[in-house]
Amino acid sequence: MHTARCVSRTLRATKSIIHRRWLSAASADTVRIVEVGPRDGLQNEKGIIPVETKVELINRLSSAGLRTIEAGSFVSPKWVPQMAGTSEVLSRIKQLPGVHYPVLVPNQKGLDNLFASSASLTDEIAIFAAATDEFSTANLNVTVRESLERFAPVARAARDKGYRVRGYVSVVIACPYSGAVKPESVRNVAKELVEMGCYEVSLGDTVGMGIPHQVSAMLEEVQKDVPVQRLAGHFHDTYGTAIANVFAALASGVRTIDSSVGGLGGCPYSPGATGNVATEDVVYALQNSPYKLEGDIDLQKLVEIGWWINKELGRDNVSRAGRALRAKAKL
Ligand SMILES: CC(C)(COP(=O)([O-])OP(=O)([O-])OC[C@H]1O[C@@H](n2cnc3c(N)ncnc32)[C@H](O)[C@@H]1OP(=O)([O-])[O-])[C@@H](O)C(=O)NCCC(=O)NCCSC(=O)C[C@@](C)(O)CC(=O)[O-]
Repeated sequence: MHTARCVSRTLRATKSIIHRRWLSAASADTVRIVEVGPRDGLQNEKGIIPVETKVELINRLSSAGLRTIEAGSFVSPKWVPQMAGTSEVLSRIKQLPGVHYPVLVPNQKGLDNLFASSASLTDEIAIFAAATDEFSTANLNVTVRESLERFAPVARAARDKGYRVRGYVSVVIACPYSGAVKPESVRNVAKELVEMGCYEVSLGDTVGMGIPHQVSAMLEEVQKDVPVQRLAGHFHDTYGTAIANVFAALASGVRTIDSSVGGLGGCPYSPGATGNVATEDVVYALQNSPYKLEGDIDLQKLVEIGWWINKELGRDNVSRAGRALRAKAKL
């Protein structure tokens, strides 16, 4: 009797350990997607995109199950005209519970504008630095050091009001103005962003020139100062290596990937750069893999959104999965 109780207790304890291990393994392999299409994807478009289109894009993306959707930027409209009207976008989207709608903020003025207009309509801002002075000057009109000095009080003020703050480092592999980028430079900027209170730092291959082994080497260096759980991968697809780079980042332990529906995008300050890795391609590649996608993402809906928004913008849909799945559906 006593032995049976002991065996049963041991079995229960073993099951519980296995369950806990399984849970922690499951969450360790859960991949979060940050949809950047409505911001990174649209900021480079030449024509003016109506607010209604931006609102519909964001609403469709949230209804497809995405939980973090960048909604726009509070930057100078003279620098990036497409992001004017972000305040109106925030006030008109259907805010779903549990979905974050971060916005980019480059300076105190941007934060003041956010607070003055739609402060309660988002709980997250993103500040964005670069690994080279050349890119930083083109993008923000200040050096890297000056940009970090400018971001520190912005991050503090946002956090004091309860906002989550995310950081970006651009040109983590190559800079369109100064060429190859040293991983140490990326590491230093990422470290400072974390010290400012960024809960996560997204590392951007802005030019889309990176190849997997460079991504792995860069991540190895950055991890000397920043735990991998606080890093995200942001890959443009200029040379067709973005999805390979996503998997290199996953193999290094990164579990947050930025992507853009329909492969929208480019960068106004990175001549020739194409869009981000397409969200459909990332979701397709991760479904039925050992990784688990956060939330309940509907790939078919994403494919339809990719086709819809590219048609609205008069662009070709560059998502490979989007094209293939649509062709298959038409058979
Ligand atoms: C930072 C500035 C403003 C400096 O630009 P500046 O010209 O040095 O600014 P300033 O402080 O001298 O002000 C000039 C004018 O802009 C106004 N101004 C000043 N700030 C703001 C503001 N926040 N919102 C609205 N207006 C603003 C300010 O009031 C003034 O107006 P004026 O007196 O001439 O009428 C400018 O460089 C800028 O807006 N840059 C943003 C560029 C940008 O959005 N780039 C794309 C996002 S980054 C990216 O895409 C990369 C990423 C994140 O995706 C990752 C990756 O792929 O690498």
